[in-house]
Amino acid sequence: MIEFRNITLKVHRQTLLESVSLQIADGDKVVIRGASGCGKSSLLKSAIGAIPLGQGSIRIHSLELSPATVAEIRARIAFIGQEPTLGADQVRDALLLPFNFKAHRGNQPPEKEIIETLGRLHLSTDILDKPSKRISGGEKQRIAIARALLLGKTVFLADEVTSALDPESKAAVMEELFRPGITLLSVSHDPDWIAACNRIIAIENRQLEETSK
Ligand SMILES: Nc1ncnc2c1ncn2[C@@H]1O[C@H](COP(=O)(O)OP(=O)(O)OP(=O)(O)O)[C@@H](O)[C@H]1O
Repeated sequence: MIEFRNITLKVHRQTLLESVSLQIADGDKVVIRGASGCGKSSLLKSAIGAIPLGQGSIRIHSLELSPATVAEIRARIAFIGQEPTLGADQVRDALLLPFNFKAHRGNQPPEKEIIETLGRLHLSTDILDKPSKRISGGEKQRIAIARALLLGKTVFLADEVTSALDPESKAAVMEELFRPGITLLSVSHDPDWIAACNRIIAIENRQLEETSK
C-alpha cells in the first residue's frame, strides 16, 4: 500500500498541495489529473523522496519515507519519469545495471527472459546494442519499465509513459502495467489510460479530488 498522510508539497515557495491524504491499495490503478503545472509530477516525485515534504508523511508498504529509508523505498518502487536517466552508456548495460548491485547480484535474468520482456514492451533486441543517448524518450521509458519488470517490481509510479508512443507500443505498455499484481500511481492525459484506471484523482486548488468512474 502507498499512503500519503496529510502532506504539504512546496516547490520554490509555491504551494502545490496543502494537507492532502491519499491511500492506494495493492493492485490499485490510480491516475492523477489536473491542469499543467498543478503538481502531478511533483506528487509522484515526492513518493521517492525527490521533493521534500513541507508537512506530513509517506509510507510504502508500512515503511515511512525518511533519509534513512529512501534507498530502500527507491529499491522497492519503479519510478518512470518523463525522461528517465538510464545510468549507463549502452542500453544493455543500463538494463542490467541493478544486477551489479549487492541486493540483486546473482539474479541477472537469462538472455531469453530479457528478450522476451523487451518483446512484451514492443522493443526489438537491436536496442540492446545502442548507445543510451541515441534512443528516444519513449524507448527510454520502456527500457526503464523492462528493467523494473526484470527486477520483479510491483509498484510503479509512471509519469506520462504513453504520450510519445504509437498505438501498438502503448497497448503493450498498458498490458504490462495494468496486470492485477501491479500497483500503479500515474499521471496521464490519455483517455485509454484513464479509462483503464480504477481510480481517477484530480488536483484542484491544492487539494486532491477523487472523481467516481
Ligand atoms: N525544478 C523546478 N524548478 C522550479 N520550479 C519547478 C521545478 N519543478 C517543478 N516546478 C514548478 O512546480 C509546479 C508543478 O510542476 P509539476 O511538474 O509537478 O506539474 P505537472 O502538473 O506535472 O505539470 P505538467 O502537466 O505540465 O507536466 C510548476 O509550476 C513548476 O513551475
